[in-house]
Amino acid sequence: MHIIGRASDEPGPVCHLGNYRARDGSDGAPVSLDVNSPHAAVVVGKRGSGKSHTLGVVAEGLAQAEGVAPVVVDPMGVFGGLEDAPADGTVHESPTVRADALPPSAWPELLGLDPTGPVGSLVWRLAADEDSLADMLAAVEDADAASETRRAATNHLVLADSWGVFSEDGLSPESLCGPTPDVLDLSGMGETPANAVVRVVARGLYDVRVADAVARLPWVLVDEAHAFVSGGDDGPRAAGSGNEPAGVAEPALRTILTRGRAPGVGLVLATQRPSALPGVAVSQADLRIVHRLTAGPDVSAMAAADPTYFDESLTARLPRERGCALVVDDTTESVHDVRVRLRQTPDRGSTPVAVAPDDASETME
Ligand SMILES: Nc1ncnc2c1ncn2[C@@H]1O[C@H](COP(=O)(O)OP(=O)(O)OP(=O)(O)O)[C@@H](O)[C@H]1O
Repeated sequence: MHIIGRASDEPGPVCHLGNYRARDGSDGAPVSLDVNSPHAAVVVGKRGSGKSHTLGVVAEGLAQAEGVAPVVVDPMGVFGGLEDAPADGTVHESPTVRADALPPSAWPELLGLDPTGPVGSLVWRLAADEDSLADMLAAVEDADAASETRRAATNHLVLADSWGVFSEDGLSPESLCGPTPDVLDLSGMGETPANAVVRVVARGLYDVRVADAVARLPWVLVDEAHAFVSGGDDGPRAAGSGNEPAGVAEPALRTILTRGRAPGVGLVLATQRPSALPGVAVSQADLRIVHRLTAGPDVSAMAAADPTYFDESLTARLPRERGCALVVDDTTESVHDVRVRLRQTPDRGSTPVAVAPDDASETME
């Protein structure tokens, strides 16, 4: 079996991805992804092209691989099927995190406050001094600030409290480093609190590996990644790309993307809008799994990272069928046409249809 992402015949765990796809559309030899080393991967494609399915396949593969700890960020609540065998995962519905695990500097941004303004700097100071949101709220009263500033800070902290994501017994990174997938179901919360959870979890997993506190290599799989890592001013981006403000989660995901390899943290970002990701996300990814793409800026965002070993253009090789992908692998400097395998666990994100098609991988337009 060919292993994408692995330089030689090294042993080690793999994730069965699917089969090679011949030019005539027939299936070829089985193909897997290396999960022995941490990788940074992006999975992109237009709506309904199979990104979430592929993320689920990777999560199942990681669940069955030795020495890794998969954590799935699930903003749409579609990965609940990973609780079933053989993945045997755990779904955390509306997970919580500790308020003091979010860096004080992130609090003003989380609450939409100017960190240099009076309210933003008061919130920053409270976050630095206190251990919990309840303590921050209690401490506002005695803070050395004008009463309007204290009142505004209280209102913002009450808003944060209403999200219900901060709790003293929030998820610990160590508890997410077991062998089976942990699915963070964020579908019940807004984008801002979801970003807070992802920031804390992603940074926590990175930090426990840097501190050598866990043996397994965590892999963070993020669906709808443009909600968490977007914008950013890191050089030229594809023409027409949006310049969305980055989410609060962005610095933690960027840290894993650019520095996760050394401590051993893998990252898979799935999005239908690669042009909304910062350029660094595509350029730093050593694996790019490209499903059907049609929008000009999204194709350009991927083509901008076309490696020199790719002697055709990405645009010419883009797959047209659902569930098929072009996999660009920087480790072995190779490009592969793959049909992603069927899921082993229930796919709760599958598109409802009135009449089931005979062949799931029909051509998409
Ligand atoms: N490799 C595959 N084999 C069989 N069915 C697949 C495959 N990939 C995707 N599908 C099916 O195609 C449909 C769309 O897939 P999926 O939800 O993964 O797309 P998506 O790109 O994530 O869409 P969205 O952007 O809307 O989230 C689902 O019903 C899924 O089960």
